[in-house]
Amino acid sequence: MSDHTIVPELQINDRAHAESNPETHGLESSESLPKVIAVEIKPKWGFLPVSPVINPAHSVKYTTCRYCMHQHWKGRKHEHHIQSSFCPLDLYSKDPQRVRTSLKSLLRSPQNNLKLFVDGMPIMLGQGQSIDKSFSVLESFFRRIVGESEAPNVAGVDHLVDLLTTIIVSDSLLQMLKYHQQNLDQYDIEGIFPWYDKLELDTKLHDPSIAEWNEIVQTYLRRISSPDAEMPRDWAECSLTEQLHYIYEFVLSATLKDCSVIITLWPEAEEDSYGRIRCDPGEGEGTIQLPSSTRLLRYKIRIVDIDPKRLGKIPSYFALDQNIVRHFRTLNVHKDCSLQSFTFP
Ligand SMILES: O=P(O)(O)O[C@@H]1[C@@H](OP(=O)(O)O)[C@H](OP(=O)(O)O)[C@H](O)[C@H](OP(=O)(O)O)[C@H]1OP(=O)(O)O
Ligand SMILES: Nc1ncnc2c1ncn2[C@@H]1O[C@H](COP(=O)(O)OP(=O)(O)OP(=O)(O)O)[C@@H](O)[C@H]1O
Repeated sequence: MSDHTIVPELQINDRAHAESNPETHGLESSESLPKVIAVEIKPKWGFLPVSPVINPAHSVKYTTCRYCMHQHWKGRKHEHHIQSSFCPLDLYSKDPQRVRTSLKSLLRSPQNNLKLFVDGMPIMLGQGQSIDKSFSVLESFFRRIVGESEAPNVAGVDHLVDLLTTIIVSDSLLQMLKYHQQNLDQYDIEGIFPWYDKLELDTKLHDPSIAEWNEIVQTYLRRISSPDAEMPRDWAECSLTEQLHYIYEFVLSATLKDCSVIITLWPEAEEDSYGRIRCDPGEGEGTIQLPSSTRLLRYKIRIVDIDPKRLGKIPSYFALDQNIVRHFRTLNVHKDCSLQSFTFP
């Protein structure tokens, strides 16, 4: 798999161009400024469950999302945990204001949900601090794009938030991720665990091969393309074969709830200097304009870390789920994640 935090063609072409134009693109000038910014986001669960199997005592799961409740459980487990105000439902909302709010929350408390790479190198981000307006590496990146004369009049971090918001709202990747996370998890762990618990030990211990996963995915795709796909089969009426299939679907959903998305940004090149990468954008790629500038950037958005989860994790998923929700109930906190989170100035 290629490294999505860099743009190999850009590195090669840019170097070749710099060497042939030392007076304007020499190592002492633009070559030293960052060329490629990549932001990796682990967006986690993008939906609220609708499963009727959920214990009525846990009905808070219908309004407060897993991530927001989990933050409180992490706070209880880890003394130094700094609670994040990031809500994945804002990120997945397609509403620019909510997406922007979620990105600012991520930048404030990146935890393991946001990583920044500059020319393929990870940048250390502080936790729980206000967004650093003089985030110099971002300033340098945007200076490279607009040049000194058109130096950005807002902080680099604001440019980044604006660009990421536009990309996330217009691209379908996060919507697809949320759609499949939710459709693969129709019954919630509260419905899946009792089925899993009754399986023969051999079945519990058997993790499907890639070919078997492929079959499971095909069955799932047939299911969601059928006319009655909207209505999940009544939990109590599922046959053993169906139960096993839904357990596998749940495990696939777990992978999608834990994967990451990398958004890579680099300057749109002049025809003569970067001709090789000046092609029609494919799916998950495009060109985007920097606000208040005529300069264009290229971007790509890719999914990473989609290795299958083990079936044997289901009991720990159930235990964690119960801990999270029980702890959250004791706090008497009310948060409706279908609504906009607190907005930062
Ligand atoms: O259960 P979660 O939501 O806490 O997710 C785990 C992640 O914790 P997070 O809450 O994102 O900090 C956890 O992330 P960290 O290792 O804590 O960075 C792992 O990604 C874990 O997957 P695996 O066991 O490495 O395959 C993840 O486990 P899975 O649930 O995806 O199996
Ligand atoms: N194609 C890629 N391009 C750039 N970085 C990547 C790519 N794939 C993975 N990474 C980086 O490696 C990290 C770990 O991804 P990987 O798929 O190796 O997960 P893993 O080995 O299961 O580790 P983890 O326990 O974090 O899930 C990602 O969070 C990302 O930072």
